[in-house]
Amino acid sequence: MVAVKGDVHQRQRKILSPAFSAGQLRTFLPIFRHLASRLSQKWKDELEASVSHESAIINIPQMLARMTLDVIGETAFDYQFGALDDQKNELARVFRNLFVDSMLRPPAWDLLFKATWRYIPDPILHYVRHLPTREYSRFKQFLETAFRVGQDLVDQKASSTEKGGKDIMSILVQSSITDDAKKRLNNDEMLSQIATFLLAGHDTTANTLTWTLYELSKRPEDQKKIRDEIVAARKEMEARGDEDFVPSDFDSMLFMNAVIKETLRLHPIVPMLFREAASEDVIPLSQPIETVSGKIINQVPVSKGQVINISICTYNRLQSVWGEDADSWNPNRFLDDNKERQASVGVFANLMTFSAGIRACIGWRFAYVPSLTMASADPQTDYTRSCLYTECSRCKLFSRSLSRRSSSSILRGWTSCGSTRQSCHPPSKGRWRWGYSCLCMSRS
Ligand code: HEM
Repeated sequence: MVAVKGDVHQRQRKILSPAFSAGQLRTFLPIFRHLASRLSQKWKDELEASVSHESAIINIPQMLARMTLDVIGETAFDYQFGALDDQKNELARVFRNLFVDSMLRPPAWDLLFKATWRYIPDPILHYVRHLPTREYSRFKQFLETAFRVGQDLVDQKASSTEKGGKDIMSILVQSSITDDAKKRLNNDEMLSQIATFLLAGHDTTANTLTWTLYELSKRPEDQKKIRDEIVAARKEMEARGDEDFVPSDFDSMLFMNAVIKETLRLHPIVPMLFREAASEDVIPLSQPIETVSGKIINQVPVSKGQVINISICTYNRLQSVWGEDADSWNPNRFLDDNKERQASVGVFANLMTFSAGIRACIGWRFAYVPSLTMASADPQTDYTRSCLYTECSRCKLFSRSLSRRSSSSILRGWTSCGSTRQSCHPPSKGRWRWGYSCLCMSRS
């Protein structure tokens, strides 16, 4: 769905939309809560098992990615990947490091190729996965694994007796057997959706959660506010005689909602989008601007086929919209009543993070609700005081993107905070060396 255009996109989106409704999402709340509690318990166990019983080095981004993979497995495909428990899970393995080479400087031929690939016809572009670089072979491996696992999931669902569900897998299987061309997905389309949802549905959310914990790790006073809200909502829940939160409980946690919105604003996981103009058009401007030739214009002319770069992070940090502290993390901005400044954009919270319009993120509710349930799974334990990130001091790659062997061998002996180590780049002569600097502000 992410890659196709026009009528094909419209058909695919229409078929899958029912799986992302608010009503459908509510049925997944127990799964979100269960997996969040499992993760919380795992971290508690790691603390318990540590020498001091109160501090341990935990790879937070990796564990969150495993949890969100399990979430997408159970909710979308009614399948238990068991990634939280299984260190060798093959999907978790292909996802790990998927983008690590994409963040390094590509060779010159690849730069040229990427700059021109929109002019390459689709059938030829299809063979890009066979290009002999680590980046493309990682994607090839991911696609092969996702298609193989996806086919198993489809076969299992097709042979099950339960029919007519509104979850993603049921919808996919129904659409593969219908005779109605408008509601039909062929096998390749169906497996491609599975690969898309596996990727789009877990890594984005895991990274956003990691940023949330990172920001909170620097602010114990904000952690306390969240815990207080959760404890108050629990009291309400118990007074009602309920055993679990209902959606309105999450709505009542105003500060926690603001924290998640603020993280989505400051750290949008998709930082920019590209659009190609289908016809000649103009982009109207909210304020006139002066061009380099000194002309004042109110709109930008766009020619057919022109590619427009939409910078999500620029909009999300515009001072004219968010105020002078737009570059700082401040959840209170979502509690203050300064809405008059904000234009109404995007599908959620006036943010561009999930994009807008007919191609906006179909899974934004999927991303938002697990974040709420994750935070409320265990308000007592102070996980956010642990080290969350390590990054290479030169290329700013996070340890999550590095191979497990390298990261664990460094992490084992790594105790200090705020220190800068070597970079993961090779020195001009000599061997590659991996190095990290700790981004944790709260522990030292
Ligand atoms: C914090 C989490 C997430 C962020 C920031 C995010 C962001 C985005 C953005 C910006 C787009 C628009 C791409 C474009 O316009 O070309 C998009 C599209 C999409 N997202 Fe998400 N997403 C998130 C989570 C999810 C989840 C949980 C799912 C599925 C369960 C999902 C599935 C999709 C799909 C299928 C599309 C393509 C929609 C289309 O082209 O019609 N996303 N996402």
